[in-house]
Amino acid sequence: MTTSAISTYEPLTEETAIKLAARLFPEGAILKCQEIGDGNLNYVFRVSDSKSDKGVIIKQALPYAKVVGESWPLTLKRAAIEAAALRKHSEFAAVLVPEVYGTDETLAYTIMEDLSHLTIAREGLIQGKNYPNLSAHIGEYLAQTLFHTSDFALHPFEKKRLVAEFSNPELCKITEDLIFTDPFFDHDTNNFEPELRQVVEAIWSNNALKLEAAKLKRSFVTEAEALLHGDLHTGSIFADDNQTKVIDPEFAFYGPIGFDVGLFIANLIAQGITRNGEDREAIVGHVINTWEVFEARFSQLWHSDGIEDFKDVPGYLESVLDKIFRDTLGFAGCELIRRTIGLAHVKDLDGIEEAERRIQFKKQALQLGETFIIKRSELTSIHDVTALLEEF
Ligand SMILES: Nc1ncnc2c1ncn2[C@@H]1O[C@H](COP(=O)(O)OP(=O)(O)O)[C@@H](O)[C@H]1O
Ligand SMILES: CSC[C@H]1O[C@H](OP(=O)(O)O)[C@H](O)[C@@H]1O
Repeated sequence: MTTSAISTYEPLTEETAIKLAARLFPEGAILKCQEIGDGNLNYVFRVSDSKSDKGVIIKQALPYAKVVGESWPLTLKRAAIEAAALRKHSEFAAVLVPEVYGTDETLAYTIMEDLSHLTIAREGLIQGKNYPNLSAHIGEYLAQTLFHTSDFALHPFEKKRLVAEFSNPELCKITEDLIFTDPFFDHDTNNFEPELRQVVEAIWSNNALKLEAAKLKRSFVTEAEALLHGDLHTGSIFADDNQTKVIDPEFAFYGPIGFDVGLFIANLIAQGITRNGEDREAIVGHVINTWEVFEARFSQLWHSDGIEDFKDVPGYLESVLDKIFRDTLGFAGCELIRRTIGLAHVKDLDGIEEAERRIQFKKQALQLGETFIIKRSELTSIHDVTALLEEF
């Protein structure tokens, strides 16, 4: 549903955001508004009733990337892609995504459920929270959204219609550059401490690693397997001990299934590296459980909802899962490397104040990333993967 009659784009202000949201509140409510966006790209306004504190969120795209400014123009179409992806994914995992109340393509905004009672998972994890249901919920989200939007579940006409609807070239180009290309070359978008220069230069001159990164980039660019979230890191997830909600699918497009799984696992690992003992075990458990829940639910959906003629051919499901597993490791490796030396870092590592520990953790992230990429065909189970983390 389009919610506004304004015919040209303009950035919202706290006042105009209140006007847009007013119809969602009881008449006479006294509304207040705050811009709360802390991401790299967009405005996020929270409009709330001063008395009850009940709110709604209005997320608006800017015609450029907020983190860089007007010198980096960026399509407004990403707002419509994000709203459409939230709606499509909610068909299969409604309790795991925010409800969308309205969108406007011209003003490039989405009005959605306010999740302020939850915490961004990355922030909570950094504070030491473990979110016991996080991996079960994300494993379920991954299996439901990825299976149901794939050729295994959709008529080929509908699948190809969705591939066209979710064509997202500008946002994909950001990923192609920032995850798959720039960190493997001496590119000016990279950003790392001088203490890492030696290991970074070793990455730039490691042709075996670069060959594998090139293959992974090619998979990302060419394999339209399912409708991905496209940027599933722990900063795109709200959680508490019981609930989990996935936000921010503006990078959604048809790509390889392992990309979403790999990004989530890499961001768990970036947190796990910073922990010891039982605290680390909680993260190791989440990595294992994410894969196991994903694999079990995907397999169950294959049998119950699959439409593929070859689905009962012995070994086919296993070969599909094996390919997703190897892709997951490769994409997780690229994400670990880019979150350490590329343009967009993670607070889990950057926030470590003691320089020596921070550099040590970053070296571990780079080492794990390289190993995941290079050894992705040798690692046979998710336990082999977490054993590498436990070696540190
Ligand atoms: N539905 C929501 N409810 C409450 N807060 C939200 C919601 N969506 C986004 N936010 C807040 O805005 C921040 C940025 O949102 P996000 O969608 O990640 O923006 P960006 O695309 O710019 O990264 C989140 O970290 C969160 O604090
Ligand atoms: C200049 S975009 C960098 C980076 O930002 C996006 O993340 P988010 O929107 O969650 O802040 C995405 O990961 C991009 O790679």
